[in-house]
Amino acid sequence: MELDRMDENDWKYHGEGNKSLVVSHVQKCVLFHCMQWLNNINQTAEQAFRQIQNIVDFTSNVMSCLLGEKFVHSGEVVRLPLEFVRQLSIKIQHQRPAWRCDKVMDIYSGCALCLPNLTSPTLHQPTPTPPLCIEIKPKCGFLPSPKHVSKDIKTRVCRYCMHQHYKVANGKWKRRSLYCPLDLFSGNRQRMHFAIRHLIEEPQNNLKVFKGGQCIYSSKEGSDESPDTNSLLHHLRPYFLRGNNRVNGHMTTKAVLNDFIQVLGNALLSAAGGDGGQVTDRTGEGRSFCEASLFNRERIRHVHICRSQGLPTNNILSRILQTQMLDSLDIEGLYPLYCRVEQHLQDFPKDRTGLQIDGPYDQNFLEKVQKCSMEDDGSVEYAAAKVHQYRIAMTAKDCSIMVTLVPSGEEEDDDEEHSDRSSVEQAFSSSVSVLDLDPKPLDSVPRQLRLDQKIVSCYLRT
Ligand SMILES: O=P(O)(O)O[C@@H]1[C@@H](OP(=O)(O)O)[C@H](OP(=O)(O)O)[C@H](O)[C@H](OP(=O)(O)O)[C@H]1OP(=O)(O)O
Ligand SMILES: Nc1ncnc2c1ncn2[C@@H]1O[C@H](COP(=O)(O)OP(=O)(O)OP(=O)(O)O)[C@@H](O)[C@H]1O
Repeated sequence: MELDRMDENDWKYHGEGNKSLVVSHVQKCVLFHCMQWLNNINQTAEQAFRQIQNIVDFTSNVMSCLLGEKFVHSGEVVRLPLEFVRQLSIKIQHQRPAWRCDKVMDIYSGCALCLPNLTSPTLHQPTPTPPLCIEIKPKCGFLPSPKHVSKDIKTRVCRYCMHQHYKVANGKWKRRSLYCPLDLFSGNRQRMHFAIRHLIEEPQNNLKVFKGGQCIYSSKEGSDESPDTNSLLHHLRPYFLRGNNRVNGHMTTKAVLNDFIQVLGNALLSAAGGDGGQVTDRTGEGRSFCEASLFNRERIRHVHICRSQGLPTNNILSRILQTQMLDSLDIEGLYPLYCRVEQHLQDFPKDRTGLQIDGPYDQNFLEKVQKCSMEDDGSVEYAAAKVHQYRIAMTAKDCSIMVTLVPSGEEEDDDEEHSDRSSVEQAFSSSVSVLDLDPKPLDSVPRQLRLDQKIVSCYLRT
C-alpha cells in the first residue's frame, strides 16, 4: 500500500468501539484503527504515534505470549496523509451510530493502527457461500474468590449477569441478555450451546456476524427492536442445507440454528495453540457456576452434564480465561495496592518509568508480571506488578474472539452416508483470532472500583 497516495474512496466504514473507529479497504484485506477522543485533547502526533506503538508492543510482547501467537495479530503503526484522514472522517461520519458520536475521530495526528481485515471476503474465492465470521466478546468467565470481596453475592453471581441489570436500569440496553460467560467458558457442550443461543437472542455488543465482509447481524444500542433473527437464519440456511438435510431440501429454522451453534461451539473448542490435551476443569473450585445463569437454575436436571468436561489447556477459551484470572484479588483486593502505587508516584514521579506504568511493554514488563511473588512484601514493586497483572486481566476480559467458518468443498456434500451431525461438522473449516488487545490505563482502576460498587448495589436492589 502506498501510504502517500491514499484515496478515501478506497475505504469504507467497518465498525467502531469505545476507543477506535475502524475503516476497511474496499478491495484489499486490510483495515485501519483510527483513535477517537472524547475531548479534542492536545496530543502531539508523536504522542499519538507512541500510544499506538504501545498497543502494538503490548499485543505482541504481552498478550500474544499469554494467549498464543497463532491467535493474535499485532499490526503496525502507519502515518497517513492528513488530508486523506480528514476526507475519510467526513465520508464515514453519517454511518457512525449516533450513540458513539460523542467521540470524534483523531484527524490531527495522521497515525493509525494497520491490521489484517479478519472479515475480508477478498481472502477467499467469491462463492454464493462466502466465509462467515462470528465475533464474540465473551467478557469475564469466572467468579472472584471469597477472600477478597466484601459482598457475598459477587461469589455467586457473575459480573456480566449483574451488569445486565445495571445496563438495563441505565437505558444502555432495553432488554437483559440471558447469556452467561461462565457457561461459554465451561467447555461443556450443552452449556456452551445454551450460552451461544442466548448471545444470538440478545447480541448486545457481545456478538456480531459478518458474511462476505458485511455485518449481517448485531444489536443497535438503545433500539427498542431486537435484531432480526429470521434474517440471520435466512443468511445461514444455504450453509447448512447439505448432507442428509439436502435430500428432502427442507430444513427447519430450529435445525439451522442448532447446526450453526454446534459448528461455532466446535470451532471454539477445537481452536488450540501449542501443546494440547490436558483439561482445565474448574468445577471443583466452585467458581465456574453463576447462580443467575438459567442453565444453572436448571442444574438439577442437568447434573450429569455439569460434572463432565472442561476446556483443553491450550484451547483459546482456556487461554483467555487463564489470562483473565491474573485478576486474582478482585478489584476490591487490588485497589489498596493501586493506592500504594499512586502514592509512590506522587512522592517519586520519576519512578513512573522504572515501574513501567505506561510501558514500554517489552520482555521485561512480561517478566515482572510472570515472576510477581505470591506474598505482599509491602514494596511498591509488588504493588505495581499486581496492578500490571490486573490490567492485563482487564484486557482479556474485554477482548473479542473472531471465528471464521469457511464452507468446505462441494465434494463433501456428495457423501450421503454421513449422519446429519458428522456432515455438519465436516462442512466447514474454521480459524480463530483474538481482537482488541489494547492495554488499559492505570486510571481505569478507580473507575472499575466505582463501577463494581454501582453494579453490585443495583443488582442487590433489583
Ligand atoms: O467495564 P466494562 O465491563 O463495562 O467494559 C467496557 C466495555 O463495556 P461493556 O460492558 O463490554 O459493554 C466497553 O464497551 P462498549 O463501549 O460498551 O462497547 C469498552 O470496551 C470499555 O473499554 P475501554 O474503556 O474502551 O478500553 C470497557 O471498559 P474496561 O472496563 O474494559 O476498561
Ligand atoms: N482486525 C479486524 N478485522 C475485522 N474486524 C475488526 C478488526 N478489528 C476490529 N474490527 C471490528 O471493529 C470493531 C471495533 O474494534 P475494537 O473492538 O478493536 O474497538 P475498540 O474501540 O478498541 O473497542 P472497545 O469498545 O472494546 O474499547 C470490532 O468490534 C470489530 O467488529
